[in-house]
Amino acid sequence: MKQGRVVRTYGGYFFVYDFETEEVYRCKIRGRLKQNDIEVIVGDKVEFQELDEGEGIIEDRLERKNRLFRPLISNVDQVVVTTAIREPDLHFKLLDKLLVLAHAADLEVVLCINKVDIPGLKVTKDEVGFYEDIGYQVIYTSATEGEGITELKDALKDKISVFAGPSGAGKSSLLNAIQPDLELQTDNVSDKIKRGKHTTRYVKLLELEHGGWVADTPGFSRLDISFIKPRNLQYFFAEFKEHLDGCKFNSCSHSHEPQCKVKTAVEDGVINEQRYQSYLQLLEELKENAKEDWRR
Ligand SMILES: Nc1nc2c(ncn2[C@@H]2O[C@H](COP(=O)(O)OP(=O)(O)OP(=O)(O)O)[C@@H](O)[C@H]2O)c(=O)[nH]1
Ligand SMILES: [Zn+2]
Repeated sequence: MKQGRVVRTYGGYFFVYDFETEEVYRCKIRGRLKQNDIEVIVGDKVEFQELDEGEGIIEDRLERKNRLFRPLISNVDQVVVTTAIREPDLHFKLLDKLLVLAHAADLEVVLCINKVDIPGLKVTKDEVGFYEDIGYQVIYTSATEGEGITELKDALKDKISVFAGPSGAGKSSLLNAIQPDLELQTDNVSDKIKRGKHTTRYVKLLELEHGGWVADTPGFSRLDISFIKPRNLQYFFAEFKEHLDGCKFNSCSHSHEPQCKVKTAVEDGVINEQRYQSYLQLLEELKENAKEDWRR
């Protein structure tokens, strides 16, 4: 039996990339899978049989590592959280929220700070350097000037990546800088015509010529964190981890409680004040949500 990965779905067909031959087969799916509620989506590894030339049938879905909802895709390795340093101005609260979403989905993160070329503006890497101190890989890029593109390519190599970040940050431009024919490779004309008629747009995995795949649809577009329990938020701020044990109260939320190790670390400058403020703000947001749920 052949093994491959679903790279796009269209009109009831699953397009499966054969790991061995590196060819894409247009596949149907066994009714048995549907009957057993075994969902097959883009990103899934599957077992399939070749029928005719270029056609096949999916017999089984292999084990999944994870599943995102927006876009609907599985087995994603990492999120490239992309934000411009200027135009639009770097919005730290939004950035921290994206990082929380990435961690909640158990994904690795690459932080891409784009538009470092913008003239007349002092680009201070110091402004964002503390993310490197936390342990994030930070790549400084200019999609227009080509800066950092090799480093970004290396970070994408042999992985399945999703880009995420505010509108206008340069996600499409970066993909274009990495590989100019990326969209064209898999877009075909009939797709485009159909797309005009239907509003739903399905995610596709685009193949990188140096190895790896990237989703053509950005992740976390809704920025909805309401599914996170307030008490779990602390675990999605990576640099808090080593300070979570010693608080006076076991249930410490690291906001108003006395003798809190997280707050001490902030006072000592070990945890960045701005990151801590992001935490407090997101915590409030989650608590408000919880209250509203209660009232409903
Ligand atoms: N100066 C400069 N401009 C850039 C750079 N990258 C992108 N831009 C410009 O920023 C604008 C937005 O870029 P896009 O690539 O469309 O941004 P996006 O993140 O895909 O935006 P959405 O599709 O709305 O999510 C475009 O006018 C780009 O030409 C860069 O590195 N430097
Ligand atoms: Zn505490």
